Amino acid sequence: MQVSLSNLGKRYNYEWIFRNLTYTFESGASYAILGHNGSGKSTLLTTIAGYNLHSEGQINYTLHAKPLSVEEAYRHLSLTAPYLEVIEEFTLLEMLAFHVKFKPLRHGLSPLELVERMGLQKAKNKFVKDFSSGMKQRLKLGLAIYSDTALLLLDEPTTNLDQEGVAWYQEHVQQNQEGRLTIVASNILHEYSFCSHRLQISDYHPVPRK
Ligand SMILES: Nc1ncnc2c1ncn2[C@@H]1O[C@H](COP(=O)(O)OP(=O)(O)OP(=O)(O)O)[C@@H](O)[C@H]1O
Repeated sequence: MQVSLSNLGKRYNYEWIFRNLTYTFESGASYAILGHNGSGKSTLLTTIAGYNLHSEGQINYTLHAKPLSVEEAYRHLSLTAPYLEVIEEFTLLEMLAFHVKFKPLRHGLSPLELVERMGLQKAKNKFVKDFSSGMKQRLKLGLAIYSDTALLLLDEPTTNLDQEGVAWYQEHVQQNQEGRLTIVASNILHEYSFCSHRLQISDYHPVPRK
């Protein structure tokens, strides 16, 4: 998928978070949105996802050379972020069975095969509410990375992961970049080191009036 932003701006109440953002995310490439805490990375990522309305400008989505509306684009994207929740009342296998009804998995993977890829075999019948924070993060990442989507959006992907979890993330996100657009919002190098393009959100901060 290609995502083109033209003169995009977002404000909350009277505060502009970014303005005049013109940028094209090309299909098949990986991008990092960089910036300090509170600079607007999550706001931009959720705006691209269509979860957050922009205040000015335009976002255009294109898939296989055909324009998509934001409602159509939504079906072709997967997003993971610290503020998104998984369904705690399900066991892991129930959660995956529910998820694949809406978003099938890449390479025709079955839920059980995804459990293996996530390294969560021992927890397949455990309730998600009883997962550790790192296990929940691995589940959220596994669902996003392995959904068969053309646009993968990752916000602070290694939150709650230990060193082994970070290595797992790096391996799996890189193995699953082919044929899709990946955008990572982060300020931690190990989360975005594989990204060949970098966008500094502060370049689009409005200049304060003197
Ligand atoms: N719903 C909201 N209403 C008002 N202001 C908001 C809202 N969401 C975010 N903001 C403000 O927008 C700015 C950018 O926040 P955002 O979460 O996008 O930054 P970030 O770069 O992702 O930060 P972090 O690295 O800390 O996650 C902050 O000043 C924040 O307070």
